[in-house]
Amino acid sequence: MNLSLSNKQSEIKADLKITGSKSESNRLLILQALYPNIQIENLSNSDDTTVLKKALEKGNGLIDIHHAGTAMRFLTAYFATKEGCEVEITGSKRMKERPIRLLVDALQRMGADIQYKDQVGYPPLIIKGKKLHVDSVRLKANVSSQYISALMLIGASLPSGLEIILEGQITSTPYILMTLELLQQVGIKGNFEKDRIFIEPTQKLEPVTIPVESDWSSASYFYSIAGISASAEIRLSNYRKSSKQGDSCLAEIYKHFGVHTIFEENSIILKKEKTKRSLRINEDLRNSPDIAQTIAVTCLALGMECKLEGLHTLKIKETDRLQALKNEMQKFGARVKITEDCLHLAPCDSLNEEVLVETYNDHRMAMSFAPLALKIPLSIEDANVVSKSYPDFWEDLKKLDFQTQ
Ligand SMILES: O=C(O)C1=C[C@@H](OP(=O)(O)O)[C@@H](O)[C@H](O)C1
Ligand SMILES: C=C(OP(=O)(O)O)C(=O)O
Repeated sequence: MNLSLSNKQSEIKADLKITGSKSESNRLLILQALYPNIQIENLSNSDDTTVLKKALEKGNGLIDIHHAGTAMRFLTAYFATKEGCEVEITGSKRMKERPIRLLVDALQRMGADIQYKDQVGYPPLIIKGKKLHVDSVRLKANVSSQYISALMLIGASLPSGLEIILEGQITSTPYILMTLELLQQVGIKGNFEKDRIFIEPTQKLEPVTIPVESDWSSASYFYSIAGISASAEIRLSNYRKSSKQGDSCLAEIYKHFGVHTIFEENSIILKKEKTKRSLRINEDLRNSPDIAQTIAVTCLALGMECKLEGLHTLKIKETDRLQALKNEMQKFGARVKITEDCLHLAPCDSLNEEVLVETYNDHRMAMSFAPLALKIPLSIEDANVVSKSYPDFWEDLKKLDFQTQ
């Protein structure tokens, strides 16, 4: 489904409830499968959470997790330790191109029985669950933090817990800290200092209910809308000032675009008033890769120069996001340069009309370009991709007077 989008409003006012964080939800679902005493509130309604939940319920045979990276990585570790189960975990065409070798190598060194069905290093995987006894493992930390979180999530269920030694520069660190905080919140002890993580063995937990905070990556699109509009007041719930999600750095970053965040009870209010904003932005997003597309498109809309660094993981996400961003921003007339880990957008003072934005099966391509409709009507190809993380996205945009057809 292609969607035409426009919005001529100069003032945006709205009050929305955003679905639960998919990162928090997916971690809690794995923990709940290991420790049934955990109750979860405000679970994400994203496709990625739904497939993970269904996979855990199925527990055997062929499991298709479509595009869900965290589900692929977390379930690999989970099933490897699940004695007696036999699964084949597969996914979309793109999932079969997203590397998993570092995690599989680590699990195999811990004694896991995992085989590649087709290409070595990539899904599908055939896993025969068994008891793992090794209590210390090393792995490279600069490719994806999801491998590390996957090991942390199963760590406490192993007889002696798990020590994880990280090699090289650590990427997406806030996601590792999120895993640790959730473990601690459910009652598992662990620590993370420099390059060493340790998770204590825990056989049983006291009953506990964990409320999932709403998704900050999903909130990013409303930060972009506020930043692009002349005036905005957008209330989003349920959010907290002390968030576990690294993407809450949006509140700081969007000050450059004149957007101020007010934390009020369980909500954030994004306020844009006619203020001076920066002419250029320079950010290292090593710790928050999922908001790179949002920030780049906000800059495109505002004619701002933008240099984003620390983007080396973008090439192995739902698509090669660096190339996809370059291709689609160029259609609007932008001058964009990319390297292995960096994107540079030159200031652009007029935008081409009638652009069809391709989405490359990537939810964040669709959602990050949508706010540009405040400047110029555009179309989004295959708009349903948003359901990977935010199924209600287009319905919520209508509440902000976006015309969608
Ligand atoms: O652990 C998680 O929930 C995630 C970690 C990040 O991946 P990488 O660690 O691969 O950068 C992030 O991009 C992804 O959307 C979710
Ligand atoms: C990269 C993402 O997800 P995953 O790696 O879990 O597929 C994302 O949601 O932007």
